[in-house]
Amino acid sequence: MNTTKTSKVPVALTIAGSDSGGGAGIQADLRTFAFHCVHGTSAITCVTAQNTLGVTRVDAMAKEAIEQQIKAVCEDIGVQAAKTGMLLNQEIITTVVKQIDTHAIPNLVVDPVMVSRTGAQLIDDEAVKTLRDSLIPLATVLTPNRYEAQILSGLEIKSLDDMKAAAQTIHEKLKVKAVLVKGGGMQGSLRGIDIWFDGKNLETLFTQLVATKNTHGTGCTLSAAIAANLARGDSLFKAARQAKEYVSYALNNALDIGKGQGPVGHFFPLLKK
Ligand SMILES: Nc1ncnc2c1ncn2[C@@H]1O[C@H](COP(=O)(O)OP(=O)(O)OP(=O)(O)O)[C@@H](O)[C@H]1O
Ligand SMILES: Cc1ncc(COP(=O)(O)O)c(N)n1
Repeated sequence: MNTTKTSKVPVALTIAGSDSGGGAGIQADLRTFAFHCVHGTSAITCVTAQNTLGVTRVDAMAKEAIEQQIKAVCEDIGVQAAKTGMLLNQEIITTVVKQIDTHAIPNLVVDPVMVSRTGAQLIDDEAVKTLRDSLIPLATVLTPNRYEAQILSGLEIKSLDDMKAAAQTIHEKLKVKAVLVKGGGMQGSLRGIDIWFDGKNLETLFTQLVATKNTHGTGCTLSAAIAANLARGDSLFKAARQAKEYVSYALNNALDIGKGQGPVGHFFPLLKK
């Protein structure tokens, strides 16, 4: 019998929503995994009708469907890292927490999709509480944007020092291993700066500000890249630092499609202009 030897490729799982426009959600996550040579698997939590102008409809998946997707991947394939994205409500969050625990999913990156970069709350207060109290404590790395960091820390964030204080407060209060407070929602040049804290190292991750309107999927891409790097065996800070560089390249190669905010460009290494 001709048995071809399968390569031991790292595997990552995204537990997130589907973005019909392809710019964010599992679509962005799976592309990001692929360009990190990580086999991507997915558990869809909700389906959004979405494009570069916004979201026109969201349908939550049944909790049994989410459970079975995660079970199917973990029982047969196994994963070395995972990320969570849009978890619409308390029932979905509770379901995901149970599955993460049941399957002892390692290297969990939680992208708390609670508030958009412009400050619009995306999930209800009950879901925010469940996310904070049940899911976030399981995170290896938490990647809140400015507004999410304000809610989770209870601090106002206007400056770099505020970002540092919020990162340390979140780490202390929510017991996550590491937190990366993202600066995309800040003003001016702060938009390209993120603050990392892991209980020991307080680091400023800086990349040049990219002058583009096409930033859809930036947060998803960052958290997916961190998960991919962790699946490949990188240390926590190295995984975050490299993911930041990847997002910066992706922003510099963003796609000018649609009438609104286009997606970041994941495939730049292969397509020469
Ligand atoms: N114009 C920009 N130039 C450089 N880096 C940017 C820019 N905008 C965002 N970033 C970076 O992209 C990452 C995502 O940050 P952001 O605060 O936008 O998260 P988010 O709100 O979750 O994402 P999204 O904006 O996709 O909803 C961070 O590393 C941030 O520093
Ligand atoms: C299905 C889905 N998940 C997540 C986001 C947030 O995307 P971003 O990376 O732009 O914060 C989105 N717009 N749609």
